Amino acid sequence: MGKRNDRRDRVRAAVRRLRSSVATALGAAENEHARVIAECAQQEFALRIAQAGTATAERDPQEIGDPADVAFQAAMREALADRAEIYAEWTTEGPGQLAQLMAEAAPGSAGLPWPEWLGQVGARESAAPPPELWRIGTAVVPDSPDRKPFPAAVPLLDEAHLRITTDGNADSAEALVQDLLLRLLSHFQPGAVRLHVWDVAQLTGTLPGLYPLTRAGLLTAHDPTRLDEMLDALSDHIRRIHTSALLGGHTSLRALAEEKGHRSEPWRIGVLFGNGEPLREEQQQQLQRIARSGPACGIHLIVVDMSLSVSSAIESVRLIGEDRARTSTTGPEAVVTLDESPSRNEVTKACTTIGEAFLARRARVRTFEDLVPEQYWAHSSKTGLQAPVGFNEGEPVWITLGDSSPHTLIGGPSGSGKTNFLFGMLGGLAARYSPDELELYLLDFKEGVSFAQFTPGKRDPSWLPHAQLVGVNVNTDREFGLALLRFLADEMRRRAEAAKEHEVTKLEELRTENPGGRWPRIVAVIDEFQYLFADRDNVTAQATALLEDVARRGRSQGIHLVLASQDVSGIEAFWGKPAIFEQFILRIALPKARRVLGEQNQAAMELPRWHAVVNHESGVKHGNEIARVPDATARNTFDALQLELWKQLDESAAPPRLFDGSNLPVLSTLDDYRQLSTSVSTPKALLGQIIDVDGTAAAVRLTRSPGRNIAVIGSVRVDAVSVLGAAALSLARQHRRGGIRFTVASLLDDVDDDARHIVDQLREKHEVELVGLDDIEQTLTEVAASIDGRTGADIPHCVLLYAADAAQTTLERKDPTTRVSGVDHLRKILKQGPESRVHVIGWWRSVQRVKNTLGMGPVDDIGAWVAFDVHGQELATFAAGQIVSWSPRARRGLFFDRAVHSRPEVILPFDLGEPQPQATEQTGALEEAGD
Ligand SMILES: Nc1ncnc2c1ncn2[C@@H]1O[C@H](COP(=O)(O)OP(=O)(O)OP(=O)(O)O)[C@@H](O)[C@H]1O
Repeated sequence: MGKRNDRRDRVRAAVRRLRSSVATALGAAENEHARVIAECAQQEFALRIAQAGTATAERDPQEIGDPADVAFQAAMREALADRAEIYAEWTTEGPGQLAQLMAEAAPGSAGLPWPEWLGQVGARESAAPPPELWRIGTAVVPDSPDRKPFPAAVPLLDEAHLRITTDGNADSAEALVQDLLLRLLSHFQPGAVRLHVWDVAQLTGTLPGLYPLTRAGLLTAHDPTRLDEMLDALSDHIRRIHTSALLGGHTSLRALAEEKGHRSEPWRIGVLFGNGEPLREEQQQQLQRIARSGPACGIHLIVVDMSLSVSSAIESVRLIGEDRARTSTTGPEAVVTLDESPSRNEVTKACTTIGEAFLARRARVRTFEDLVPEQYWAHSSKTGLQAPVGFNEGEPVWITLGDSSPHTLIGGPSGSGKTNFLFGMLGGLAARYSPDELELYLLDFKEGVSFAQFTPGKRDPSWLPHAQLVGVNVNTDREFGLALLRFLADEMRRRAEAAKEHEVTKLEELRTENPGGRWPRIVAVIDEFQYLFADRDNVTAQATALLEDVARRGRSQGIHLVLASQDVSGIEAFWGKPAIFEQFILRIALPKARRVLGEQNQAAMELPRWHAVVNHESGVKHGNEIARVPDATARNTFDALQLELWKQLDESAAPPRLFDGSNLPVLSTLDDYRQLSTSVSTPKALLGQIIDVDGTAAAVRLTRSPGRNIAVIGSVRVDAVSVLGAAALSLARQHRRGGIRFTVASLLDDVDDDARHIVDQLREKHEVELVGLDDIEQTLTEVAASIDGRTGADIPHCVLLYAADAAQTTLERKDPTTRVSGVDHLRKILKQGPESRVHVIGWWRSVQRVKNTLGMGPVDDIGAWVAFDVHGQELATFAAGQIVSWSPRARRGLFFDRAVHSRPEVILPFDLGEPQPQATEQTGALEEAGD
């Protein structure tokens, strides 16, 4: 029994255990089931929360589930935690960072609340880069855990257009536009921002607070029926800016302003209020075109309820009611609450102030000082040169010299202010570009010395640092103009070659390739340049050819011509050669200037005094810009600027070379004379100065070969003795003490002083024999005799004959025993002397008299000559038979050296100083070189 009971108990226990296990298993399954169900519910809620958005679920939990439901509560907790984690970085840093960025990107009226600036007139120059952002309101991201507000702004000037769409409530849009425009208008100096407003629905009444700007011309309200007018006006501005300010190759006004430090055009904002209806096809297309090319020209659009879609940047603001908006800058998540607007009264007052300030600014008298920037020499001439030359309604009018407008033609009758205009223009350029960026070559064919001011004078030691060469009183020395053109042509070639070496073609590219090189732009100014083409002669022909070359090819090598004239109509070189004229794209017409502008363009005829038409389009009417030109020649204008600029130079800077046609070059100060030294094997006789850009001396090398004698031909004593003196002094300077012998024959009473003056100086270092008419025959006999016995080791012997022909009769007498005359001796010296280092430098008073001396044979024994008052045709024999076209003129000689010249050239005799007072100084110069 006991056993059975025991077994039963064990069975029961086992069953109990089984039951308990089953119950446990069942309980666990139930629990698991409940857990899964709860989790499912939570996930269901999470899904719904995600679908509705955490913020909505937080706001309206009952829309998603039972707020008391633990699963919902859990799902909500998780969603909030996730959101907090996602936003963590933004929440801690985002709004602060944005506020900081805004302060930088939207300074002053661009970002500050209006009470801080409204009513004040902006002071910023338009040359400074505009603010990147313009504030419109305060944004929040409603879905963020901690809805910290941050400033909302839009880009505009030089950045983007703006498209606003309304919810049907036009008032908010108008307020938004008005507030934005006020920010723009108040930021810059009045005039820097101009408004064009069109409203499809209203004739007046749009933006009423801004209306005071209309009187000042800062706002133009366009009739609802005349949208075309506004679109045309904006298109015209774009076209004009492309053909004027952007001529220099810049892609935008902004790029130009960054490089040049000035902005010649205001920003123009076209504001268009539409009604959601599409525009006419052609209007829409024109609007799109403006939107496309406007920003480069400072033209931006703000369109309200109108479609606008172009590739250029457009920001959008979508108004969503209650002064709230979503914007493309802040993104769809943020809601912007627009800033509160100032009262109408405050807006009107502020706009009145701006308008009046603009009118006052326009009316103020602009002076030369306004042409000059605050900071000197801050600009680069790489892409071109720009400077203001006058003012239009108080705003500067600029000229551009660059690849697209390389050369300038300035016209105006006498007294109309051409010279003054040039001074203003040069002042503006010289102050902007350093001498390493700009070099000036200045030539004045007018009588008078206005350009002499650019060189150091007795009263004013300053000079214009950019000036390399200044030519004044050159109206009879047309060759000087030729020399300048020749120099420019050579420089042009030099630059072209350098460019080629760097495998480029233009100066601008060369400067990029060779940044260390010095490649300034060159501006060559020729006032009254018509003198250059005054006669139908060789000079005119050469000048025309050179001018054509420089005008055509100078543009790419940074060489710019500025030609001014009283009357260009008579200049055949221009009218007969359109290829030249067409290169002068920039035309400046002063009052009553004829033919400088296009035939149909009569603007110059109506110009008031001291005004100019500036035209960058070859004189075509629509290129006219009228400028009032300030006085640049009165005291304390250009002269004061020159002094300031001059002070910037260091001590090593050299003044420009002055060519003054009314003065003769002084031998003792001439570089070519000063640099003569005793180290040369073949000395050269300096005879005068060539008319060239460097002021080179006309020199004849006295080699040991036949014909190396020099004749001075002509009756003018001062000129002849100058040549003889200069030749002797320069030879003396190239020999050691006693290294050359001189025989000086003074054969006319009139030249005694001159000869003695030279002899005194020569005797400082050398052996000199001075003879007169009585001794000449004997002297020549001895010199002729000496030739036979001379060897190569003998020192050179120079025979100076002052008025050789005056001794002709004396010399013609034959020696009764030998039947040889003095003339025979002289001929022998001329023929055989040079090989033995005996050279004759003589003055004959006419061509015939030289021939008398030389006899019937050829004239080869005179290898070089200088003729003064002798007509060209008489000189043919001495110039290898070629026709010499030369009309004698005072103080100018014609120089020909058979050994080097193909045709004669004009020279100026030297100023050797007065015979008595200057003697010591001259001597000093000679001593210094020889010993
Ligand atoms: N913008 C100006 N404002 C005031 N005075 C001026 C202005 N332009 C020129 N003048 C004055 O008018 C006079 C003539 O000017 P300027 O010498 O420049 O004329 P021009 O056309 O070069 O004449 P010309 O060929 O006869 O020399 C000068 O006395 C000059 O000071």
